[in-house]
Amino acid sequence: MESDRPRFIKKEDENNNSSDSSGGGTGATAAAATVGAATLFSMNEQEDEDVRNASDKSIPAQDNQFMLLTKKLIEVRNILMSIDHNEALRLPSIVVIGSQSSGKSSVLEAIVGHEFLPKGSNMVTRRPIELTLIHTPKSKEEYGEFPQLGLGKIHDFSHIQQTLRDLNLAVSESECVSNKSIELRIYSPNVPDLTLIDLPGYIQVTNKNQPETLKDKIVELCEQYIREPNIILAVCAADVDLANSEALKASRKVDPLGLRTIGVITKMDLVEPEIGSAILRNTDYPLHLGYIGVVCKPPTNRNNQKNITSALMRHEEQFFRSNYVYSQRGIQVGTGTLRRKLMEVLEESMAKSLFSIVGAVQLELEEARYQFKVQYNDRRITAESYVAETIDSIKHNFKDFAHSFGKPQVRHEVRTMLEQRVLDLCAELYWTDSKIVDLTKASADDLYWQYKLDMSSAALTKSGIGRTSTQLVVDVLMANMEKLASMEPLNNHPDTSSKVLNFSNEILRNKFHTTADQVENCVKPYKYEVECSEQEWADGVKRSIILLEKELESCDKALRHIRNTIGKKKLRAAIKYVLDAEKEEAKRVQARIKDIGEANSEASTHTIPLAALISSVNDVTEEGDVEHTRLHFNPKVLERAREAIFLRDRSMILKYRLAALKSRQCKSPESKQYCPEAFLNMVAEKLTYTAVMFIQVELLNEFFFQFPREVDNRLVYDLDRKQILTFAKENPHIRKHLELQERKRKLEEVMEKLNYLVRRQRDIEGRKGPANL
Ligand SMILES: Nc1nc2c(ncn2[C@@H]2O[C@H](COP(=O)(O)OP(=O)(O)OP(=O)(O)O)[C@@H](O)[C@H]2O)c(=O)[nH]1
Repeated sequence: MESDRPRFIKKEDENNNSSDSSGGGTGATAAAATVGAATLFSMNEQEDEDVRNASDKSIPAQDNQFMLLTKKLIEVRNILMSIDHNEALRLPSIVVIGSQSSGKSSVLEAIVGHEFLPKGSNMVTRRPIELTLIHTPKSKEEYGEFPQLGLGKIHDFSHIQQTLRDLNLAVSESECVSNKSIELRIYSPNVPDLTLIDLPGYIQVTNKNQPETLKDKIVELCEQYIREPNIILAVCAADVDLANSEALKASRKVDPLGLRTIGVITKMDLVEPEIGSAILRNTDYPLHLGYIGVVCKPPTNRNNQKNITSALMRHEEQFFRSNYVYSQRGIQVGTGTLRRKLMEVLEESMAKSLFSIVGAVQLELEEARYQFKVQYNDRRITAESYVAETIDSIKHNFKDFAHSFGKPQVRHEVRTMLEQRVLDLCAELYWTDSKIVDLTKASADDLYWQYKLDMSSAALTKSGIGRTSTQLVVDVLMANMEKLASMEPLNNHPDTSSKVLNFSNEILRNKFHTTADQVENCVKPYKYEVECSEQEWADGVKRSIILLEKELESCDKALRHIRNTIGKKKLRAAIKYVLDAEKEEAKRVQARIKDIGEANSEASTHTIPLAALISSVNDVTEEGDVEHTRLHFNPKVLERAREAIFLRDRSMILKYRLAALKSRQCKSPESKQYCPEAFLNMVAEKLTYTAVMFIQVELLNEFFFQFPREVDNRLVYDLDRKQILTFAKENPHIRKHLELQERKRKLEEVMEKLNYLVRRQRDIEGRKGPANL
């Protein structure tokens, strides 16, 4: 194997060893990794596959020795990123900074082996991209994931590129940069475990569409990220004077000795070897971690789906091999060297951060445990159990309602509606009839009253009882469902609440027509004849007396209210005024009709149309009214006075009718035409009985049966885990509970991983100790 490796790689190994000593690398273990990693990056298409297979074995074998810390801490970092955390919980990342077009994207893509970053002149990197590379030695799959978006695995890197472009361009051109980062994870057997942050490139001048402040905004954003413990990857193009490098200027401010800055010189192919090698000698602007020269121009004849590393590295290798100066001691070149360097530096940095992160996580965990105890008494819940409880509670509330809304309640609703109809019919056909006082004295075969009774009975039976009574019950049911939907637990779930209302409505709508038709068919005989037993009649009389007494009571109450608001004296005067005005009015109308009649007969050739006649009469009336009103009373008082007159009259007639209903005349059904109120009441009772019977069977029972089944079918049946969680989190109390519980669980998981790493690190140091002695 050793002899098969190209000369260039051998030289790199040497270079690497030398840089290890100067850069403070991890010695023998780093050298072991160097062999694995360097081999990995020196390949043609066939070798690519071979080496990948080899790496499958070699990299896990190194896990116990090298890079395990980075790998495990990257896992920790990913968990911490998924919970709200403070600065103290930050683990080191490699932050890539550099001027626009310095070659940042090309370097990152060379490390990943795929083109996946958005390109273009239109400043396409507007948000930090937090890139986590996860080495997966046991798998051949290469894919990306955007954990914030939940899009799942994306195997097509051009799709990743497009998604990144869309996310970046979502930041408007006027805003230009945003500090809201995009998280991207790439899983591949060909990438090392690294965390990298790509930032917008520094700019020299803003164009006309960009805000004046853009330059400062980018500087500020980069400053946020290049703080400790992060490692700075300062990217500079070889063909631009280092003195002008914005990246080096920025890094020097926060890391003057270059202890955590790696200089990456791109585009080495664009400068003469002497110039290039001079930059890499690290003398003019020295960095403790030194400079690495790379050529990352992506090959033109690549296939998008294939890993570009091998082609890129072959090209790069040829270039550096062709110039002997790049083989000199102390000069670091090549993407492979860069990858190794990043792995080593990150591992070291992770090791340095380990103990501080343990302390920070411990504090955070203690706080989460304390809060969980205090707020929830350590009670654990799951989204699933919450959904189950909620559904039970909806069904339970519904059952309570179903128990409280049975036949008696439906009967009450329908009867109240029909009794109101009876009252309206009596008022319309009897109580406003001036002959009503003669009713008790009329002969039994008086056609006038017989006809009235038939008419009112027909009006009651033919008024679409099926539809109205069914609709009435549907309305009452829906009103109750709305109440149910607005109370606990549905008040926390607006979508589910409207779903419940929708399917309740749907069940009732589906049953509406059959119920209404059944009721209508069954009340049909009453449209022609209503038979009545002595008992039914007696009940009808009793109920009508109660009904009229209630009506009388509400009339008296309304009258009392008017009297109290206006004052007894004033009301009496206003009533007198209204009655006098009405009398006057009647007289004036009579006189005017007479005048017009006379004028009409005189001018027989000229006919006045009836409409004109009425309008001229009205004109007189209105003028007169207005005049009087203005003189004496406020129109509102007059209005109340008219109401009081109506109530007084109605009250009188009700008393009169009550006396009739209580008299001997109304004792038997034979004298029904003398007691229309009792007769209509008896008919209403028969209609109620029939309607309720069918409404209960066809509508109510069906609704009570179907509703709980629909709750299962429509609310729970095909909920996936994500929907269950979303549902549970709609309830703010449950969301808080679940979030704290999740936070505690994740911190415990992190703590467990960290404890293992601490033990391991102590072991390593313990083993090193005696040897060092
Ligand atoms: N010749 C040569 N060209 C390179 C090299 N690396 C990058 N380029 C080219 O330089 C240009 C800019 O490279 P990018 O990688 O997009 O630079 P960037 O810093 O990410 O640019 P912005 O995202 O716009 O800030 C592209 O046309 C690359 O093809 C290299 O090593 N040699």
